[in-house]
Amino acid sequence: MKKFNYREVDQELMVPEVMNLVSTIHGYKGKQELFMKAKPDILKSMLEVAKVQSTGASNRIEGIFTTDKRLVELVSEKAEPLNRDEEEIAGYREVLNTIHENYEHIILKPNVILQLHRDLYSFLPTVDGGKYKNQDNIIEEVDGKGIRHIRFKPLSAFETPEAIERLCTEYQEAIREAKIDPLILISKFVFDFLGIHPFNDGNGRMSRLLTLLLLYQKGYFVGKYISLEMLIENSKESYYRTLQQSSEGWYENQNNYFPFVKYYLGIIAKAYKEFSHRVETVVVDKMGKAERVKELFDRRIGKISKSDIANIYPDISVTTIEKALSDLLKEGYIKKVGSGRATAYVKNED
Ligand SMILES: Nc1ncnc2c1ncn2[C@@H]1O[C@H](COP(=O)(O)OP(=O)(O)OP(=O)(O)O)[C@@H](O)[C@H]1O
Repeated sequence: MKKFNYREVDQELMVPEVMNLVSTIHGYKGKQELFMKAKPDILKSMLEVAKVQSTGASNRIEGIFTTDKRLVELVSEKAEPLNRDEEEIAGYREVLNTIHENYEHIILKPNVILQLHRDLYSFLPTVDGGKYKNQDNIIEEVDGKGIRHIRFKPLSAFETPEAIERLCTEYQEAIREAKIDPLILISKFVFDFLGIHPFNDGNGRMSRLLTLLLLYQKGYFVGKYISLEMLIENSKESYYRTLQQSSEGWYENQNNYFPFVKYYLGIIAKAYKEFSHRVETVVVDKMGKAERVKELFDRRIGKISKSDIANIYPDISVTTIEKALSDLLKEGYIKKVGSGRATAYVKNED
């Protein structure tokens, strides 16, 4: 029987490549508060753009298309869907909005997953959303010549309801135990969800929507402002390759989560990097001069001299920089290194 073991450490994941990504993302999460203090109008526009990009990308990955103009209109609810693809797109928008607005109140359990799937198909009268698959399915790839190849054979329809139940319980218990980092648990959950492939249709999109839900629930909000789905679309080859690598031996509980977990964490880290890049200048503009000097020590590794600061911030006078440095020294936030012309300062990590 397929097992979901989320409460024991997977040795293949306890490696520097994964640990470094986890700690990079933790670092960004610590700064997230600062990012989110950026001008509300800028964050609002990033959120609107990310919603359009996420909806467009997640559907395009599955071969569902519309024009850029129609996509914007559908996401902003200024147009009604006109065909099947647009109905699928409108459904994605609905679930994405539900997750953005209600993530705190949504409990990960089978009924909730079914409800979200029902909403994904709320614009398609002919599709029975909100029901598990009624026949076994396969994940296929169509090559350049139109020939179909099997990527993966998911769990049978018969085993699906019970497997989803166990997967949700195991994830929740592991989160409660707090022994294993949620970022790892989330990546594993998404992977196993895809292995089960619980629906006749909509599995890929549901996996990406659940990714956002679980990340928001653990305080990782980057997906609201930078589209994770678009980063996945832009690295589709690695996405499919790592899914393939991690799925070998999945039935026999012998699969190696490492390729997919590393890929997924890489996407989250990349999104945070982009987020920090985009809001950094905005945040810095809003801060007082002394705060900007202090923030430099959070952002830069190594020593910083008075003239470095003056070069970075030509609008701050030398007297103000000296005053800020002396206050930071008094607080113990920074330390002085060197003397005379070589005097510089480093963040006090003690
Ligand atoms: N080897 C694999 N192992 C597990 N999952 C995979 C593998 N290869 C691809 N996938 C996942 O399966 C999804 C596509 O599955 P499928 O073609 O069955 O689409 P679907 O269920 O119709 O979902 P949607 O309607 O959202 O496309 C991909 O988006 C990817 O997330």
